[in-house]
Amino acid sequence: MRIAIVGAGALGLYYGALLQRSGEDVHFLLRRDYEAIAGNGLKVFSINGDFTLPHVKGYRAPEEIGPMDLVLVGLKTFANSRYEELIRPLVEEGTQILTLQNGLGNEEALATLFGAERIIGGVAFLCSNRGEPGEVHHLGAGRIILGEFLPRDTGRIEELAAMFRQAGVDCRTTDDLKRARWEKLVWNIPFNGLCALLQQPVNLILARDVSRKLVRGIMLEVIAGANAQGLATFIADGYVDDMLEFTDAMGEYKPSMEIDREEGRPLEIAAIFRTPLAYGAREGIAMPRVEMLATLLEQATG
Ligand SMILES: NC(=O)C1=CN([C@@H]2O[C@H](COP(=O)(O)OP(=O)(O)OC[C@H]3O[C@@H](n4cnc5c(N)ncnc54)[C@H](OP(=O)(O)O)[C@@H]3O)[C@@H](O)[C@H]2O)C=CC1
Ligand SMILES: CC(C)(CO)C(=O)C(=O)O
Repeated sequence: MRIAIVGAGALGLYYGALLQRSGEDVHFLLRRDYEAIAGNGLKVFSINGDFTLPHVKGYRAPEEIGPMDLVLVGLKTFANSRYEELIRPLVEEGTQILTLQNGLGNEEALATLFGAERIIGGVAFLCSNRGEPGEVHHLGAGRIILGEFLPRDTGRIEELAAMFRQAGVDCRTTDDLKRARWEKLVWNIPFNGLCALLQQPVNLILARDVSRKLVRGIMLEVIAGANAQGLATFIADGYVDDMLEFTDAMGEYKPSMEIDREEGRPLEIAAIFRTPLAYGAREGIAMPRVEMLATLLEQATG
C-alpha cells in the first residue's frame, strides 16, 4: 500500500516506521526531523524492541509525494487548519484518509474537505514521545481501534486492521467509532488536562486522594456526556476503574498535552475539551468539572 504520513511526530513516526518495516511503501511528510532522517534514518526505541530504518522516504512538501492509497493523519489537532494544503495533493479517487488524532471533530473536518466516504477514524492507545530529531520513543501499548466515519460494511477497515497487525500493531475494528472516541476521552480529558495544568505526570495525579477523586469525577462527567450521544451501547460507570487501573500501571507518564505545555506549544483544547463540551451541551448534558478544566487551561496558556 502507498501510505503518506502527514504529521510525522511521536505517533506518525512510530506507526509509519512499523508499516515500512513490514513492507508497506511509506512516505513521510517531514518538517523538524527532515535533515536528521535524511542523513541517518529513523531510530525507534520501543518497549517491543528497538530498531532503525536506515532509508526512509522523507519529503518536505506533499506535492513531492503525490497521490496515495492511504493518508495517515498524525497532526496535532491545533494544526487541523492545514488539512487542505497538506492532504489535498495526496488525494485521488480511492484514497482513504485515516485520522489517529485525539478528540472530536477531526473526521467531520476531513469529511467536509475531502468527502465523507474516504474518512476512517482510529483511536490509538500508544504512549509515544519524540526524542532527538530522527528518534521516536514508544513507551506504552500501541493498540489501535479503527472505525468507519459513515456507516458501511467493514471490509476496508478489516483490511487496514490486518495491515497494522502484520506490522505488529494490536489493531481491531469497531462499528461504533463515536463510542470509541468518547471512551478515549474518558482518559484524555482528565489526564491530559490535569497533567498539563499542574505540570505533573499521571502517577503524581493519582498518588493523592484528592486529585484521584477529581479524576474519577471528571471521568464520570465524560461518561454522562458520551451516553447522551446515541451510542449503540452505553459506557458503564465501571469503565472509570478500568482506566484508573490502566493508568496506575503507566508510572511516571507525561501525556502529550503536558509536554506541549512544557515546550510552549499550543494545546489541543478545542478537540479534547471544547468540542466534547459542545456535543454534551447539545444533548442537555453539562460537564462543569470539564468546563472548569478547559477554562483554567485556556487561562494558563492564553
Ligand atoms: N503520542 C501519543 O502517544 C499519542 C498521540 N495521539 C494523538 O495523535 C496526534 C499526534 O500526536 P503526536 O504524534 O504526539 O504529536 P507530535 O507533535 O509529536 O506530532 C505532530 C507532527 O505534526 C507535524 N506537523 C504539524 N504541522 C505541520 C505542517 N504544517 N507540516 C508538516 N508537518 C506538520 C509536526 O511537525 P514537526 O516535526 O515540525 O514538529 C509533528 O511532526 C494528536 O492528536 C495526539 O493527541 C493519540 C494517541 C497517542
Ligand atoms: C491513553 C494514552 C496515554 C495512550 O495513548 C494517550 O492517549 C495519550 O498519551 O494521549
